[in-house]
Amino acid sequence: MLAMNPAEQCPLIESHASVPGNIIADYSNVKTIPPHQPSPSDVSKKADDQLLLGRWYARPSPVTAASSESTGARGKWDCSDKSIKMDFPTNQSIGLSSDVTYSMDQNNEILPVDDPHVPMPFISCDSKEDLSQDIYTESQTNEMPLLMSYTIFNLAEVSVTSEEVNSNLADESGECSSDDFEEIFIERNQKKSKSYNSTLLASKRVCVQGSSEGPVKPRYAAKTMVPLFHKPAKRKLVKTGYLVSAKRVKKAKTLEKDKTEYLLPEWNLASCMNLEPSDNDHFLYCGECNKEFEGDCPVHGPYNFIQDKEVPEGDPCRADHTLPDDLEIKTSKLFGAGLGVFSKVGLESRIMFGPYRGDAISDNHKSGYCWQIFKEGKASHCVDAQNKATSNWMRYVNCAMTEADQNLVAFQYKGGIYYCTFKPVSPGEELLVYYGDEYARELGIIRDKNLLFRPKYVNGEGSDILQSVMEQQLENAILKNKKKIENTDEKECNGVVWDNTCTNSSNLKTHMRIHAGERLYECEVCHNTFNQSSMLKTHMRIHTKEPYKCEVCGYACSHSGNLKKHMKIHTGEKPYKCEVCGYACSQSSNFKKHIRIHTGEKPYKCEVCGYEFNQRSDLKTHIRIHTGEKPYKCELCGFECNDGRSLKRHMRIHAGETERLYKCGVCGYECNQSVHLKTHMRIHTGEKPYKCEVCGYSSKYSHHLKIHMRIHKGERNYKCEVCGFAFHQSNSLKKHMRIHTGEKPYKCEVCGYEFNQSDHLKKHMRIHTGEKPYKCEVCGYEFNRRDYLKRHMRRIHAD
Ligand SMILES: C[S@@+](CC[C@H](N)C(=O)[O-])C[C@H]1O[C@@H](n2cnc3c(N)ncnc32)[C@H](O)[C@@H]1O
Repeated sequence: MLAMNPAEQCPLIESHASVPGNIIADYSNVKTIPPHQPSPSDVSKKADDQLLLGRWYARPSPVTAASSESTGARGKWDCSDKSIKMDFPTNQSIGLSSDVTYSMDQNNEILPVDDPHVPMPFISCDSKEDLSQDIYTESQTNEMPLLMSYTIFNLAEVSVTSEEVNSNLADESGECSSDDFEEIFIERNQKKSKSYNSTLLASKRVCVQGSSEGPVKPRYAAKTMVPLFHKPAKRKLVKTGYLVSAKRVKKAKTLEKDKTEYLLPEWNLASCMNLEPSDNDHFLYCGECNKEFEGDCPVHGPYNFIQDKEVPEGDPCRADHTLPDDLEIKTSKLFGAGLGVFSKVGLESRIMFGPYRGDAISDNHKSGYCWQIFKEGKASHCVDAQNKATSNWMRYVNCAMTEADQNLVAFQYKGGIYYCTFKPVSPGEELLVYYGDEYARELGIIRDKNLLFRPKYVNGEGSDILQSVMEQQLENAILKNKKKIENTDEKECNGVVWDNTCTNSSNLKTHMRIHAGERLYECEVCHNTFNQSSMLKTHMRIHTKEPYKCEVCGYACSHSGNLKKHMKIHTGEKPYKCEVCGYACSQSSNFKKHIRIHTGEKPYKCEVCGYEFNQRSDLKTHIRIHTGEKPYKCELCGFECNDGRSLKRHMRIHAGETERLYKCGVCGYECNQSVHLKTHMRIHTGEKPYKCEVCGYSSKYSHHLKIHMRIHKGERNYKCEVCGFAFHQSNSLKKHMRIHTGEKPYKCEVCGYEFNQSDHLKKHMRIHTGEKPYKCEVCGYEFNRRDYLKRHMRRIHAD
């Protein structure tokens, strides 16, 4: 699966071949992972490691190779009917004699592997057929704009890119309708092709609309006690004690040459990552409350959504290149897990990533990268991120050893899988999500009694460490066998793997349970088992939900870090200070958002009209302009709007005149917000603070300038479906449509003349009022229309 087939290699990699294998190279802000090009000794070491892995961690689980490459990845196996043997010495780097191998029986006893009476775990080398033919690739994944509705479902044609979190997002209208736009409106046909872009894209989108109703169950990974994908095969117990499948031998041989960037163990080919099926995934799951909400969590507020990096279409290394800046992909700390994702910086709780991208497939092909998607409580399809060209960086996130160890919680939202931090993540920490019991069992994380133990972490990547890890485990296991742990006064277990120093025999006893794979502490709620009571205790927080309570206001949460953060509200502590404007706040996430005001950074872009925002919530509200969604309704007068703030402001109207606190001293205009009065005053002062640096156009309003800038960018995202004419703004399109519909809603009350635009009526009224606001500064002649003045200037005064 992770074999690096030359065709798949990223072009960037070759030009930076000097960058060492696993190190993230910075290619102008794009993190990429150069291919691992193992040296012969490297390969040998890895193979040695792999052999040991096979010996000590192979499990009686359905181990099938995902693809021929993957078999090749482990490709130094020479499987034969007689034995599994390596192409290179196994005893050099590892320090174990290759002919003295050990296994553990179901009671964790160490016995020589070649003892025919020992029930051995097996390594199956069976290659699955070419998976790629089963996988339906949607090449447009990257193009798919937001707001897609999954209608569907010919799974074969659907790429799961439901960015519906985004698409349900929120604000800032960017609309205007003033005279300022006369000129804008006139401009046409320029860069027309560009302006059609988004429209064309939109029509290409696959609609994936979640439509189910009702709350969903908590999104913990599902507990399935029985591995579903055990695949019995014709197996033989070979000389060394391994069970192998004869029919795999051929494929393994043919693929020997394939190089792989990482040697993932055979358990790579596991079940789907699997959540608790949900009836309705329109609710947003809050990992801190362990509850779901329609919209943002009322206690913890919105998620901080980190978008994938944009990647040009057709990038074969799309998955790597979508990695956000603060994360990196490198060798996992988890034993044998290959690559993983690490945070370079401290991450707060409530950071949301997603959706998990990949190809929609109708069935789990056991690629090791599949998430099961549910629809109305039933398994619907899988998102398979095996293909790096169609997936995103989330494919690299490994499985936490226990549910309690995860720092990301996975949940399904509107047809997509999202990962969210639900507790702070330290710089350098690996991001881990729990894949579900079924998968965890296949990975050997949840151990059945007859499985061998496996270490939790390896403090490094080299095989030297691996060697000592292995030796250490071997020693420990022998120790367990030979000595009675109750009586032992052994104090230390080297710490390479377990980092555990035992100071008394009871600690050692507890510690030894880890090696023995005993999991004595069972959670009564979810039946997850742990080998230490402290781990169970930590785990229980997931179920007890909110053990940390604020004594001042009663706020409760499940992580001490969040309570600490919360307490700053009461203490007034605002450690984050902006050096530019003096703004101070108590949370770094808010500070980060604030700083964007000064840096001009606008990471949230509307894929429909290109409008950019510095806050996710603003994009969320904005998107509703395109969808027409107005979820906020005034119960008194029926007024509807697309964001909560507007409704709140609107409600002040009903609260009575007293609410209209701000009054214009010039014209008596009243409003309920000082900022509106300030803006209004520009009508009287003529102040136009927003200036276009390209053409000098200036405006009283910032959003007018924003819309104006579309002229320079050539953005005409609003297209008339009747005549193809495209506009910079939706209002212009709305007005234009009246040409086709014949609608003329503006009527002159003096002469009955009707107009399709209010501006036209306004101009017309000057005929009746005699108003002539446009005066020639040369001869004093007055006009009731600006274009008449312009014409006059051209004809009479032009020199
Ligand atoms: C979604 S991929 C994760 C990325 C993968 N590590 C890689 O290098 O591409 C899932 C695969 O990673 C490996 N993996 C993930 N979590 C693991 C763990 N806790 N222990 C061992 N292997 C793990 C398994 O091979 C699994 O099939």
